[in-house]
Amino acid sequence: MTILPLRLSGLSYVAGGRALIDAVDLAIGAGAPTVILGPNGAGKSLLLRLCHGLLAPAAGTVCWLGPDAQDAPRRQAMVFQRPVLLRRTVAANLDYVLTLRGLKRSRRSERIATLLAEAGLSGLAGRLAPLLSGGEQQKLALARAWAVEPEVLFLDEPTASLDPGATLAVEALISRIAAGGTKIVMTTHDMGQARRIAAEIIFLHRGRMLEQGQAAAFFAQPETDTAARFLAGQLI
Ligand SMILES: Nc1ncnc2c1ncn2[C@@H]1O[C@H](COP(=O)(O)OP(=O)(O)OP(=O)(O)O)[C@@H](O)[C@H]1O
Repeated sequence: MTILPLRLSGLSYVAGGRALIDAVDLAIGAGAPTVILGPNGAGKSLLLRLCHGLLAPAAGTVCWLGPDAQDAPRRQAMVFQRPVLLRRTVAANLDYVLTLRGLKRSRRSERIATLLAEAGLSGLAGRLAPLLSGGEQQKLALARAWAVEPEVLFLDEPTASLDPGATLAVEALISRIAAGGTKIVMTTHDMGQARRIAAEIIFLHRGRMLEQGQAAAFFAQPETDTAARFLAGQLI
C-alpha cells in the first residue's frame, strides 16, 4: 500500500508581496527519481518544503492520494543541503532515529551495521558526526533518513557544497536508496546531476512549472524555449 501519488493543485507561496511559487499543478507518482530542476532562485527549495509540509501555501493544496494517505507524515523524510546532525557519534545518530521508531536494541545494532555499510561509513561508526567531512556528513544524513524506511524521500540540493568525488559518492547512495524502493524527489540546479539521476524532470522557472516529463525526452527535446536555453547553458 502507498501514500503516492502526491498531487499539487493551484499551489502558490507568497512572501514579501511576491508569488515565489505561482499556481503550480502537478502530480508525482511512484517509481524512479523525480528531479526538480531549475536555475538558482527558481523556487525549487520552496516547492520541496511545501511538498513535505514544512511551509503552508498561500493558495492551493498538497494532497497525498494513495490508499495510505493518512500515514503520509511518518512515511516521508527530508534531507537538507546542509545536514543537520546530532553532536554524537555516527552510530548514535542512527541509533537515535531507530530508537524513536521503537526498534529493540538487538535489531538496532544489526540495522546500524547494514546502514553504515550501505553508506560506506563502516569505518567511521565511532567518529563524532560534526567532525566528518561534508560528503561523509551528507551520507550520514541520507543513511539516517533511510533508516526509517520512508516511502518518499525529499532531497534539497544534497550535493550543493560537495566536490566532484563526494558528489558521485552521494549520488551512488541516492541510487541505492531509490533501488530499494524509496521514491526520491530531489532538487538540483546541476544539469549533469539531473541527467545522471532523474527518470522524470519537473522544470521550474521563476516559481512556475514550465515542464514535467520523462527525463530522456526533456533533455533530448525540451518543450519550452526557456528550458532549451537553460540546457544550452544560457542565462534565463
Ligand atoms: N521567506 C522568504 N521571503 C522572501 N523571499 C524568499 C523567501 N524564501 C525564499 N525567497 C526567495 O524565493 C526565491 C526562490 O527561493 P528558493 O530557495 O526556493 O530557490 P531555489 O530554486 O531553491 O534556488 P537555489 O538553487 O539557489 O537553492 C529566491 O529568490 C529566494 O530569495
